[in-house]
Amino acid sequence: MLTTKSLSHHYGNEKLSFPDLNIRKGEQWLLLGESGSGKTTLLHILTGIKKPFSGEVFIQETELYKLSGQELDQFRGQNIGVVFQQAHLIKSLTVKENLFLAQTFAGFKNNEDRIIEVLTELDIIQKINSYPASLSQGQLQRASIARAVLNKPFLLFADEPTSSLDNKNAKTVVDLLLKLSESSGGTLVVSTHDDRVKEAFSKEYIL
Ligand SMILES: Nc1ncnc2c1ncn2[C@@H]1O[C@H](COP(=O)(O)OP(=O)(O)OP(=O)(O)O)[C@@H](O)[C@H]1O
Repeated sequence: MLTTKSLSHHYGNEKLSFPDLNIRKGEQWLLLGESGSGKTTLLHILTGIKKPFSGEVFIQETELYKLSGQELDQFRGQNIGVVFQQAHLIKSLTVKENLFLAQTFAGFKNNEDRIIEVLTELDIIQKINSYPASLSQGQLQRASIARAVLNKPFLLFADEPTSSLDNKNAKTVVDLLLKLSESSGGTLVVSTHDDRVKEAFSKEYIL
């Protein structure tokens, strides 16, 4: 359901080539590689954020970079969830307003019940009307996960989701990502060099 063909990207003279990927529905993968090997670049290519220099990305029957800009934005909003290394919430909006925005960007109507459901599941419902600056690091990470899973994407990506977390929060976040992707029958791809994460996954893609 997620396949790539001959992907490459380059920054100036530095060329990155990526082995082909073939990820099936419901699988949970780790994306491993040393610092600078291209994990973030690949994740950005797979999530529609960065057009590769060459090669193709297919998600089910859709060839991602054949979509127009607007189609791609909507496809991403509806089908792909991304948890970034640092939570990219808009500072001037509350948690709830940030989540409304994620629904709007995806072309969905605002659905407060769904927001309450997700924040309750992630145990940050008490922060629904708070601004990002008043959340702890762990709570911010969970708010960022809430935004990523809000629209029930069938593909969930996380880029170094545990790098700024202590052991307890790192385990909570990994367990949550696995549980959320399992419960929706979706597919999970996590980029990391964090040893605490590795044992929870059986499939690895090494750059
Ligand atoms: N915007 C950019 N401009 C120039 N070079 C870049 C840019 N982004 C990444 N690179 C280079 O591309 C290579 C891959 O970077 P990338 O961030 O994808 O690696 P990574 O495996 O995610 O690294 P890390 O684990 O340290 O986050 C690195 O050598 C990096 O310096």
